[in-house]
Amino acid sequence: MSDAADQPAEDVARKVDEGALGAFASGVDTSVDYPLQVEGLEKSFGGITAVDGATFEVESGTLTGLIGPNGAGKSTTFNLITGMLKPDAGTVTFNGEDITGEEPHQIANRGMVRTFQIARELSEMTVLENMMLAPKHQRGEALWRSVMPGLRDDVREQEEELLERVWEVLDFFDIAHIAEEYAGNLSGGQRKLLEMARALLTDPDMLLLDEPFAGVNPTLEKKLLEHVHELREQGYTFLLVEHDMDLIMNNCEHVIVLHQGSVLTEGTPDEIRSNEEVIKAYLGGNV
Ligand SMILES: Nc1ncnc2c1ncn2[C@@H]1O[C@H](COP(=O)(O)OP(=O)(O)OP(=O)(O)O)[C@@H](O)[C@H]1O
Repeated sequence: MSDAADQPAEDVARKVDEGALGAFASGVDTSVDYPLQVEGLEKSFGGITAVDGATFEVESGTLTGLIGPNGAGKSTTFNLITGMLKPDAGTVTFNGEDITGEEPHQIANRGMVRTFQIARELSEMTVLENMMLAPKHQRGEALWRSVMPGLRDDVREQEEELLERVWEVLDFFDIAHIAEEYAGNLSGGQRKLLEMARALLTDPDMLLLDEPFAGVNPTLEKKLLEHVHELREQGYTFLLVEHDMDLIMNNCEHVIVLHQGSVLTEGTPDEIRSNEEVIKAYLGGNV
């Protein structure tokens, strides 16, 4: 179980500098205590209210779980946070700035990304090619760098840096040895590793993971979790939607429970496990 939340911010920041991912991890911004703040978020589809005043914060450097029964509004909340959907009301604040209604690429540029399933057309490309395509919107990238003729060296330098980083991330996720493999030939777990590797290439501070362990065998699940914990120790912040309750309870230091589109309660796994309201919301399911 994590203890990062209890550490002073300087300690977390120091870990970032010493991180296994070297220079590229040094971009993690650990200066904000609560990088993600969601306030009164609302979204309806016709007559169905999917998100109904959801309000919560995610603490820096934590692995926070977002749980709730089927239809509670978890996916819609993720979509509202990451700009895939526009809210009817409410605000999303990231690193102290209002990002409500911004486009997904703008939000990714700010350092918040979600993992995506590898699209079918990308299955016909190799792992390496998938990685090279990933960071379409590099943070800090200035357009003039790529269009001014006198600055071609800069572009080449950027490409070299990208390739170096690609190998660094592939190494980190132990998938460098399958760099030339077609993504379509990967196992479910290897695909999940690639999805996370692609997300990490965009140099985020915060990752939103939607069911990252679905269809992953126990060995790779363990490996994937180790990577997540390692990154969290380096200062990355995670918000995780996952149906496997044991996995949430054993790995998250903070759990937020959504029910009928709003936050029913939140707390440590132990607090959530013994909460009567949560048990009721799950209609007697095992929590
Ligand atoms: N595009 C849409 N059009 C109409 N209704 C939608 C749409 N997206 C979500 N809903 C409805 O909004 C509610 C919340 O759905 P959402 O997928 O966000 O819940 P969830 O907690 O992620 O569910 P699950 O755990 O089953 O994935 C559900 O009643 C769902 O049917």
